[in-house]
Amino acid sequence: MSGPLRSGPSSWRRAASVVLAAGWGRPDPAAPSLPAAGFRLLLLQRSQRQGFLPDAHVFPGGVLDAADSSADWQRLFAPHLGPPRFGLSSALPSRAAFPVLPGDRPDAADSDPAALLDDVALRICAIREAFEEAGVLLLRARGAQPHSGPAPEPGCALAPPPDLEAWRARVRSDPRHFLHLCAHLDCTPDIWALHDWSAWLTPFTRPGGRRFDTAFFLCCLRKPPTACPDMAEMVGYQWLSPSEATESFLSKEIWLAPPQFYEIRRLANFASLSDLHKFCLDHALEGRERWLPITLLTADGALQLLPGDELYLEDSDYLENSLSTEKKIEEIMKEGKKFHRVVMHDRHLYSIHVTVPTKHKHVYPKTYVVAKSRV
Ligand SMILES: C[C@H](CCC(=O)SCCNC(=O)CCNC(=O)[C@H](O)C(C)(C)COP(=O)(O)O)[C@H]1CC[C@H]2[C@@H]3[C@H](O)C[C@@H]4C[C@H](O)CC[C@]4(C)[C@H]3C[C@H](O)[C@]12C
Ligand SMILES: Nc1ncnc2c1ncn2[C@@H]1O[C@H](COP(=O)(O)O)[C@@H](OP(=O)(O)O)[C@H]1O
Ligand SMILES: [Mg+2]
Repeated sequence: MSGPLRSGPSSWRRAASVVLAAGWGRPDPAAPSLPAAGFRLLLLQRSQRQGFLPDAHVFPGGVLDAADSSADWQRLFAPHLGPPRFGLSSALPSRAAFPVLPGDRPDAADSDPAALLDDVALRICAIREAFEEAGVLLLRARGAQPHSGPAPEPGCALAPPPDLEAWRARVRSDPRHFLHLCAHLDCTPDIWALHDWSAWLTPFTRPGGRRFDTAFFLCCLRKPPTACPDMAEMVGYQWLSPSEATESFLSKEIWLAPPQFYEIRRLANFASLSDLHKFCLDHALEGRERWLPITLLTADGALQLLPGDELYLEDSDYLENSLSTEKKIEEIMKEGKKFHRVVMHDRHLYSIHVTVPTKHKHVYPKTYVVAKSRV
């Protein structure tokens, strides 16, 4: 296996995504007032014209804008909820985690005392992007009874305003208009409905490649809101259960990048929306782990190694480098036991191998190996 070569540091874009899980299917006839048992996930199709991951299906999300941490939001959250956490659960004890990014900076609020904490601003970013890309409004009426901590039940998105397209154009041209839209609707972003879920760093692929430091939140909704892709960045959408999304990927109807595939397989652990929501509430104080996948290029494909895997190296050289070997995937898999990896046989054939115990009370996907006939 060959090791790292030196290359310059990447510049990282901070971003946020929201995995929307909506109740789906017929409610139980014995208890029709209860929400449907199953759930589907909103996947948006990126335009072919996107510079990064063209045509991929992703969760709504995008890059953090200065407007997302503006102190102006404080007036909208007042008088019930105020800084620093606006009723979000208390801050997590900070964990020494690999890797530290060259661009890692203190919370925006440390340098500008009026700016919102990252925990709040990243949620506003994900909610704004869900509006820009899918027309989904994850908002809460300002007059609603304030609750401290995460939403106790899955909620509903707000019905789109009649002039949705005009507002969307304004917000897309200047993210500061999202605050104006919320004020106009007398709502705040529903930051309490977004649960910490995970965080992914773009693995190194080539020097100068685009890199994201993305927080993933999970939001459970009682029913699917009307989605309306912007037809610019996003040209389509689908609501798919984890098993449907996996099948669509394997049958080449959609393409998923490795983090989205991993998250979809992770969500396949949950049998119902209420199990998933309960898990989010119980997991609330554990926070997000940020992972840097390390790519190991093989003679016949590639592996993405994740923390805990026996080949994973907590070495900052792998921020800017991949590993490579002349061996084939099968040989490498036979040599090891302690796995936390996504194996990529080709563009539409990934498998996941997990034999390590989970950390921080999160759940990992079960090992998922595609039948040999599909290889
Ligand atoms: C596609 C792989 C390239 C690198 C990635 O893993 S992309 C990961 C994307 N995710 C992130 O960056 C972090 C999470 N953030 C998000 O997802 C954000 O929401 C967002 C989408 C970034 C926000 O964007 P925006 O809204 O615009 O702000 C490739 C790496 C390895 C490749 C495989 C390997 O080379 C072996 C085979 C070679 C063969 O020639 C082709 C098939 C391969 C399996 C090949 C396939 C892919 O190219 C890779 C998996
Ligand atoms: N009509 C369009 N077609 C394709 N990409 C578009 C687009 N309008 C905007 N984009 C791109 O979508 C990205 C915005 O993503 P987000 O707000 O989700 O982070 C930007 O990419 P760049 O990062 O290359 O600027 C932007 O250029
Ligand atoms: Mg986006």
